[in-house]
Amino acid sequence: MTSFDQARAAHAQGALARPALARHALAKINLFLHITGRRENGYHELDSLAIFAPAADRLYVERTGACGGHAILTLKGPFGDGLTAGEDNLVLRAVHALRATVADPAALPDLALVLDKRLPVASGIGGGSADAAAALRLAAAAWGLKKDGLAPIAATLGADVPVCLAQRPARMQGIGEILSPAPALPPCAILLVNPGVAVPTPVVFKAWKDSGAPFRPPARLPARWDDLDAMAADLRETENDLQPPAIALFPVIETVIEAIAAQPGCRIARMSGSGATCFGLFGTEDEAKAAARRLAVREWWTEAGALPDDTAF
Ligand SMILES: C[C@](O)(CO)[C@H](O)COP(=O)(O)OP(=O)(O)OC[C@H]1O[C@@H](n2ccc(N)nc2=O)[C@H](O)[C@@H]1O
Ligand SMILES: Nc1ncnc2c1ncn2[C@@H]1O[C@H](COP(=O)(O)OP(=O)(O)OP(=O)(O)O)[C@@H](O)[C@H]1O
Repeated sequence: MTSFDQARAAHAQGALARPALARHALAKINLFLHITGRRENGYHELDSLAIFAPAADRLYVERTGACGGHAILTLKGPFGDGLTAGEDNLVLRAVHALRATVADPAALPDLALVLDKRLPVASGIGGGSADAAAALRLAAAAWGLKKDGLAPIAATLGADVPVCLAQRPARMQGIGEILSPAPALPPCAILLVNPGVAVPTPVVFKAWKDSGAPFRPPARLPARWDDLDAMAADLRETENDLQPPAIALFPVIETVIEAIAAQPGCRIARMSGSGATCFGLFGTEDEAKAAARRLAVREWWTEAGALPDDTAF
């Protein structure tokens, strides 16, 4: 038997995954984040505009195996060392949560998954949440399950997982689970910079609470922005409420924001989520990429590119 025949036989037995069994987990960026209230369970109510940047982890099925509906995970990529591939990894938690909704899980094929971890961990761009959402989409495809059952599972995995499941620009409210369409975005490019400090989300929310800052009203947004200057002007009327407490804990974040803001063509620079990743918005991909090259010399993690337009989702 030739190796081609062996591969074909293995495919026929389901022992090799089709190459299409892969999903991208895009970085989530909070263009603003207002804390509007607090629930009895300690979670904060938010008003935020989330978009997805052209930087992503990649999750794929390396092979399928005997039936049982179990999954194993292997990590690779520049940030794979910062995580463990055990049961606490959000990828496996998501697959288990999906399996638990299936009437006959023993009939599902086992999945050997690989996570190519390219987004920094605990960095305010929802990498773990995006991985969990990608795992739900990927396992549903591998197991032939409908996608419409995934949203309720996503909400049990973390506040950012619902928006990452949709993976398109969205207004986030409630604790993150109430999603509505974002204003239509103008063509523009984004630069992401992370100075290499891991920032735990609960610590920043707690620091915000301890600071005694008041709740803020929701933002007023138009239905669309025709150009980046209009969008940047409106965003300047908003804040990331988690930015001051994050800077108080990790002053390097302010240095990053100042460095991004000083780049030619930058219209607005701000922190995303609970930090430490900061973003800058630019008119062109060339400007954003030139800024990324200049800032990478500090050994900061940088990514830049055009924002995916609506047709990309
Ligand atoms: C800061 C954001 O990234 C903005 O998109 C999210 O609100 C955080 O999303 P996430 O990391 O998926 O959050 P979770 O894993 O659900 O929660 C982590 C911790 O953050 C705090 N948390 C999170 C979300 C929220 N609306 N209020 C909170 O107070 C809680 O202390 C919680 O224990
Ligand atoms: N696949 C995963 N990728 C990243 N983090 C994971 C993963 N699985 C579990 N975690 C844990 O989740 C925590 C949050 O990591 P993540 O990278 O999602 O943070 P974040 O970017 O700050 O998220 P957010 O913006 O949603 O607050 C970390 O403590 C990490 O150990």
